[in-house]
Amino acid sequence: MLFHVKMIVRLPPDMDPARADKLKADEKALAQRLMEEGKWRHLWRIAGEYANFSVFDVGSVQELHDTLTQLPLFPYMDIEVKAICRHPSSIRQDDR
Ligand SMILES: O=C(O)CC1=CCC(=O)O1
Repeated sequence: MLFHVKMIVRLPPDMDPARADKLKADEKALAQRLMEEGKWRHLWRIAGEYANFSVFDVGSVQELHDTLTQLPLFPYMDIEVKAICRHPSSIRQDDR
């Protein structure tokens, strides 16, 4: 199942910089592991914002929920989810 996910990161301005750096490093490590596993298919920075558009490919809504809530930055993100599916006009063979 494919999901389009928008994540807006809202770290508190007074957060200890070392704590923020650790959260970002842990987020990156988990994101890259999920990408290697094929579960986090796309990760795009939204230009001019501390936010991203992502596409997740997971087995269920529950798996998506569990994945998102385990992200280190989850407590500091606003997240919007939309279910998506293949467009009949797409020429991308890996769209499913
Ligand atoms: O910077 C972001 O948009 C949040 C994030 C998601 C994966 C990652 O490494 O950072």
